[in-house]
Amino acid sequence: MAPRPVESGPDPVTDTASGERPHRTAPHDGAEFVVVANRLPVDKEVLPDGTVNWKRSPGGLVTALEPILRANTGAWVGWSGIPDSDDNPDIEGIDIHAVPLSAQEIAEYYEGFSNATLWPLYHDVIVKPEYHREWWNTYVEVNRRFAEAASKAAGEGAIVWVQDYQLQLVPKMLRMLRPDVKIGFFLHIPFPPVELFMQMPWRTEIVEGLLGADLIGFHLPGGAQNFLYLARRLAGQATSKGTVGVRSRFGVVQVGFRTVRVGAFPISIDSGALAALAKTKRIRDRAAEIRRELGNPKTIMLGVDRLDYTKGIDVRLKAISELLAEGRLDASETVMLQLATPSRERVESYKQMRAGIEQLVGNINGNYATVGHPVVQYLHRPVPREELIAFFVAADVMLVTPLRDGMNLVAKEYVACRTDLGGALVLSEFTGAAAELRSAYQANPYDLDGVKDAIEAAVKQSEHEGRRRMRALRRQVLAHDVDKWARSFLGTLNAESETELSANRGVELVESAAPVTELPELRPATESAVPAESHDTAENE
Ligand SMILES: Nc1ncnc2c1ncn2[C@@H]1O[C@H](COP(=O)(O)OP(=O)(O)O)[C@@H](O)[C@H]1O
Ligand SMILES: O=P(O)(O)OC[C@H]1O[C@H](O[C@H]2O[C@H](CO)[C@@H](O)[C@H](O)[C@H]2O)[C@H](O)[C@@H](O)[C@@H]1O
Repeated sequence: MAPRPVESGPDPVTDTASGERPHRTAPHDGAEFVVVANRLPVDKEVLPDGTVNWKRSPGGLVTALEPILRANTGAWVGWSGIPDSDDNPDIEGIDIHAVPLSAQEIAEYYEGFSNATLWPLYHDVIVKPEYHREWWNTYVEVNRRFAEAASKAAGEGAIVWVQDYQLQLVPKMLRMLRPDVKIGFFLHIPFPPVELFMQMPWRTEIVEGLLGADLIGFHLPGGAQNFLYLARRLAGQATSKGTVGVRSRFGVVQVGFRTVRVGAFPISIDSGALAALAKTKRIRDRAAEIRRELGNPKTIMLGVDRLDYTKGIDVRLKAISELLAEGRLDASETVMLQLATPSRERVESYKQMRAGIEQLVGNINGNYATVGHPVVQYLHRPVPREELIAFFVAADVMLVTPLRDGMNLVAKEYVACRTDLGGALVLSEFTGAAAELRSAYQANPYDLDGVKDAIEAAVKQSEHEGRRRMRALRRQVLAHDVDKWARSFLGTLNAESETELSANRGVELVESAAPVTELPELRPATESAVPAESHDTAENE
């Protein structure tokens, strides 16, 4: 594909649909707090008989944000998951504003630019990102639509919290439409190393789009550092030079007279509510019943994921297969249960990955199952929330093995549910959660022997060791819940002055050289000052 020429003429990102800059008139009516996310918290489903059903949307973003919005009362701007629908479902405590997308926009903005360009680029190019100018144009157009919907939903001086990689241009667009609102942006996936981000043909527009926010949040300090570097090199802005902490020591980008803060806010779950549910007799009875239904094996291993190539489902299946072959796991005593929510099923790389995983499941069962006793049980569908909690309570070993993951809430959910201090967590080093869940059995997912050792150690741990580890994990997950995440982000967004952010007093800015339009001079990879998102621990506050 030919390189994109340096822009001239109208700015494709900030010019409004009419091509004119908006004029402010009367104060705006609307919500004081607005969440803007690609998805609404519920997905619309039209059944064969024409009746409409709303079901929980997939993924951790909705898991995390739904309780926050219910507790705060506000508006949610998002897409319903199907083409051409502007229905606003009734959800108690949330004022829904659906943004309709056409079938072509879904193909180019959601499946294309969001999930076949940005998603693989930001996840270490596990599959090759595709760069298509038509997808980019549609991404710009749909981001404009979301910005306009957010502008309509927000009351005068509202707080607008824009979510994730699908909407990185919205902060700048919204600022042009509504200079009165306060804008936060949170990225739920990893922010990539500089060397990878530089592949993006529209890298400067994306950095500038994000700089429309007052606060930009990442899960980990490393992502924030990478972004600060790019703001300096690509957008030519002066930035702070100190290291970013966890919920502290925020970075600063000076954009004209505006100060944009940049920070690390590891997301979490409603741990207390989950723990309370997991303790109920209803859930414990169901967990015991699940164990019976699985044939009372000595060890139940569990995987719970969207069916995504980043999640390393193949990694854990290969590890199990080799452990069985080497006699380090006994097929007659072991059941592996893999729950996989269908995801992005029309994207080619997802189709290929699904076929590969189903083949691995078939191979393991072909080699090691006996009649009526499959070793791997695989459910390609979402399961109801309470049933999922019962699975967590029943599982002896939880396998979370992504090749890269922004956070991974499943790991935290498992820990929250183990009020009995039972169970063991095997966790990839390349999840955001690994920075906090230090007492898990951690492994490098690219090192199959390391993964096998971690699984074997988890299966064979003593009760004492298991309780020690689980106690430490639970301390972390219960102390840092989703409410703390939202409060730390929104508190920082609301802090009016540097003095309110005492950790930042005396921040020193590094002036940028002129913005780069060509590839900047990067340090050799071996001594790159800007690594992939670093695994700074959550304890360094
Ligand atoms: N098969 C499933 N059935 C029900 N819920 C699921 C299933 N798979 C994943 N989930 C839920 O979806 C969320 C996934 O969040 P997370 O682990 O952060 O990854 P992602 O957002 O990338 O899918 C969790 O709340 C998890 O419980
Ligand atoms: O909306 P989909 O395309 O069906 O995808 C579901 C969500 O997947 C991603 O979730 C991320 O957010 C989690 C919470 O912060 C985090 O734990 C996880 O590591 C991320 O992968 C995506 O970022 C969301 O936008 C999607 O809605």
